[in-house]
Amino acid sequence: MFKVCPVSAWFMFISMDKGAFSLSSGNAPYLFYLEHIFPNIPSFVILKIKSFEQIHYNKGDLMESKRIAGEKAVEFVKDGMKVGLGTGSTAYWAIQAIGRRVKEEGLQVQAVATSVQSEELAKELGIPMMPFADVDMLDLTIDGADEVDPELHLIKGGGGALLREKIVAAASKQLIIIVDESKDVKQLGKFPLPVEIVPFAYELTVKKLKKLGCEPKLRMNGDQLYVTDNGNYIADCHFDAIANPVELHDTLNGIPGVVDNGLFIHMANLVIVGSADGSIRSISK
Ligand SMILES: O=C[C@H](O)[C@H](O)[C@H](O)COP(=O)(O)O
Repeated sequence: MFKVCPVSAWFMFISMDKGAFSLSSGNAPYLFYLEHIFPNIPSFVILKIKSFEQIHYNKGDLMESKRIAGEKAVEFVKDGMKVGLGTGSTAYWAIQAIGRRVKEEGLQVQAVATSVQSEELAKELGIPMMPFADVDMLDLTIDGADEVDPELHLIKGGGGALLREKIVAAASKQLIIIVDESKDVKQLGKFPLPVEIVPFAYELTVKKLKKLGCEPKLRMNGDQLYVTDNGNYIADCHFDAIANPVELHDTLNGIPGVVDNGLFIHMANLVIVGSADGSIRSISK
């Protein structure tokens, strides 16, 4: 269906059925992934392409929307805070902005990260990191999402980090979600719901997922199964429309073999939506 053809480390074209999508030096978050999780590029890029296909946005506008949302959220970070760092191309901008404030303003924070990639980025930027053993409660976590509904329920896990993200979000007094406007939806489910499953008897677990009325697809990394930072697999479950996210969340987590799923229910306190025209909208409950 598509081919990934790296032309150089700084320039890349992906040919697809519906045309071409380019990754260039203007797309710093994607380059971050290129450099840091090279073996995982195909599955990550596939999900990104799907989201671009869904919404037909200009990629430059989309990246700008992510940047302004990420930078706005960082205004909530204050001296002395313990901060959770999210994962993905939107969280990238928030981490960059925190790093800048640490360097330029001497902002005093201690951070934990929701993925190996985000931790590496934070360390590169000089953000002080703390061990999880020292965490009781974080003041604030800033993270992206794949979909946000009017109740502020979320789908997360497009980048494979849903389990660590949920653990960190659940240990945070405040969860700020940063998205571009394409993620703001009336109903969850167009984005395939990522479900993290243990490798043992995964075929059986996938059959049980299918019985819930979805089309589960095991996430791939090239010709290998994609493996999360926690050593598990991900089944991307195509529901198309999720009528009752609260019930589905509990049903999924009741299946033996399911570690957790990408539905974040009643977790987000504030959603910051960046738009291509440069405007920012905040939604809170
Ligand atoms: O596992 C990844 C996370 O849940 C991301 O926060 C989510 O996929 C959104 O990613 P992005 O900001 O790159 O669209």
